[in-house]
Amino acid sequence: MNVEGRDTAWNEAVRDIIEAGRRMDQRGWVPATAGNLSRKLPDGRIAITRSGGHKGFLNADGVIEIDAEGRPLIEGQRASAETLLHTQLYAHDPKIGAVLHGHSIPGTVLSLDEPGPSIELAGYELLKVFEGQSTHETSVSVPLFDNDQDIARLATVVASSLGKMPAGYLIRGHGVYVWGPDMPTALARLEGLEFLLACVLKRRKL
Ligand SMILES: CSC[C@@H](O)[C@@H](O)C(=O)COP(=O)(O)O
Ligand SMILES: [Zn+2]
Repeated sequence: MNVEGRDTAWNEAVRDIIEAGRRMDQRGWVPATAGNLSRKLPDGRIAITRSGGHKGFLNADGVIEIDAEGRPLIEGQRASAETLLHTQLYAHDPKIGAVLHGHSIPGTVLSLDEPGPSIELAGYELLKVFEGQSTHETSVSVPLFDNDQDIARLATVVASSLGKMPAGYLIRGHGVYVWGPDMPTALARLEGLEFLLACVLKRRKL
């Protein structure tokens, strides 16, 4: 799905976002209009989903360009309400090339029921999908931040953990944020994290 007048790199980023949105929808991670997706281009441009649409039925018009501070390049366009949570990751680490946010049932339920500041994932083979992990004989901590409708304020809370979150993070009663150097890696990490959260939830119910 090429946008007329846009270059190949832009069209590839849009295609990545549309396909990832479909995948997340197939897995039940973007109900209603939940979730947002972004991709950084090699030249630094950032493509992100518009606010409000269904992320499983995106088309090229559902993806817009923002600057590094999260401002849409075209005035009047409305980028994701959670744009600042994406741009802070790109600003923190230039190696990050894609950011995904979804609202799964395990992520929502676990994060609401867990009173502590994190969810610990230990002993799972699938931990190896996360950056820097090479064995199941380890524990990875997924920070849990309280939800806040003021995204700028939430971003300042998340900021203190940047660089210390190999598996991404959870927002209480809300969902997960996961990222990677490219869209396939970000998707694999999201899939891994969702699988592990589902395992934790299942074990707590036993
Ligand atoms: C359907 S409510 C979900 C929103 O409040 C928000 O959390 C979300 O994930 C999607 O917001 P959006 O502005 O479309 O990127
Ligand atoms: Zn959300």
